[in-house]
Amino acid sequence: MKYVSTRGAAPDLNFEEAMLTGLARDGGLYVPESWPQMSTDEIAALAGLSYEEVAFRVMRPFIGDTFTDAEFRDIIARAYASFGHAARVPLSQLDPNLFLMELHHGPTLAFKDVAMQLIGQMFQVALARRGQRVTIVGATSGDTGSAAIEAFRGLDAVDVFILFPDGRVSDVQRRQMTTPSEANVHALAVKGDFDDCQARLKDMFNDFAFRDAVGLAGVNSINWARVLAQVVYYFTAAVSLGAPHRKVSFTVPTGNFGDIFAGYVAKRMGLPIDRLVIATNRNDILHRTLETGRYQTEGVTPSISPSMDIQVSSNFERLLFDLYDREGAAVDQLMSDLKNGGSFALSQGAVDRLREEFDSGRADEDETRATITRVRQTTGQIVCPHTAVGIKVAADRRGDPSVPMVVLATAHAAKFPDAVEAATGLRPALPPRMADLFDRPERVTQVDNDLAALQATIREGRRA
Ligand SMILES: Cc1ncc(COP(=O)(O)O)c(C=O)c1O
Ligand SMILES: N[C@@H](CCOP(=O)(O)O)C(=O)O
Repeated sequence: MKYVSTRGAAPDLNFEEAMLTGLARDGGLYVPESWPQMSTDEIAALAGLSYEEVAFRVMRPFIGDTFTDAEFRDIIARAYASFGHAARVPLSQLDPNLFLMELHHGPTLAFKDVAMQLIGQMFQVALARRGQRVTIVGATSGDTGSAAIEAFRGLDAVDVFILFPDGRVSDVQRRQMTTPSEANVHALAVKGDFDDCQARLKDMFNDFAFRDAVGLAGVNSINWARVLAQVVYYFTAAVSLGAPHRKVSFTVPTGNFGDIFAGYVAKRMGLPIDRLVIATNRNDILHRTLETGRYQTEGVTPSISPSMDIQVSSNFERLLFDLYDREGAAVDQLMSDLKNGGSFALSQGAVDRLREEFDSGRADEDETRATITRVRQTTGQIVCPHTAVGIKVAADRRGDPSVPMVVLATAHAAKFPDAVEAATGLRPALPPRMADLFDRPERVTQVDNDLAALQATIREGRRA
């Protein structure tokens, strides 16, 4: 399997190279040169298998000869051993045909663990084989950062620097990033929003001298391996609800477009997905794009679902590549319009295809709070604000009521206790292993939203 850049001007890579490279050198994102197919029989055969075995079968065609089968099975087993549920990603039921996919049973209580725990294991094997060290720099609106730190803390071959928007993540998220004491972990509080953090990260990748000098690697969803790991749970959920003999729909709380793009990949591989619904909070650029055909940034507004406070949705570029028949030059032009003018217009053909593949909706702050309250009253479940955005939009965009709708429950309510308490009167508790999170000392470096200042902090903080 070869990987190609969405902007068409970077060298093709194999899986291992794409994973360790992160952003392509032409500024694009790596995608497989074609979508591997799973037949109806192969999908039917996934029923009853462990999460780990489904993960192996779904991801195997993408990794080429990077790992032997035995190595890859071992990597998968180690990755999910830390999950607090035997099913790893179980489903629960909200009403007869509405389900939650519980993605928060990993070590940091958000869906990011599903991919990050796997990537941590894959990096360790690949770096040891190459005798290589890397500097991982990540941008986070709260969850990617804590998951990355958890996956890479204490490793000799890796230094980790996480850029988060100062004052715009929950206290639990911040403390998950600032309390690990390992010398290879650095939490950087940036004066700006998530889009600023992600833009500076991309600037670092585009500064080849810096990139090569520090051995820069990325574990945001710009890294294809992140998206790949997230494809798996669309298969486990759909098969447990009757696929491939029955269609299933998904509603996905969306920010950087990585998680829902993974659903799109599952559909391209042959999984019978009926509707893929984009659910946004008040930062609703993706919903507006579906409505108007114009991708128009407006600045990020803080919300009670802070992990989705994003306007520049990185992985939308991967979708554009398909919508424009894999013409890298066309994607390059749109991305240059976005960088220079803050917006781009989709062609009519691209809008039509976008609307064929996706549906969308938004939930404002009151609707999100009201959904948390209602779900608690009607089902007894306590959901996080991001999940509540998904549930609200799923109710608006239900479609055929006989098709099961799965909402991705992307984080545990205890990561956002203030918002949940305001809506339910109940303060969700952290699991016992994190009970002392608020007693642990914090270690954080404040940095301006400035490329040179960030690069200097990273150069100084790296171990040689
Ligand atoms: C809890 C939570 N829900 C939803 C999202 C949105 O996911 P994505 O960025 O893959 O669209 C994120 C982060 O982005 C998140 O942390
Ligand atoms: N919501 C994310 C934002 C970064 O997204 P990623 O999937 O590209 O890593 C976060 O919690 O940091």
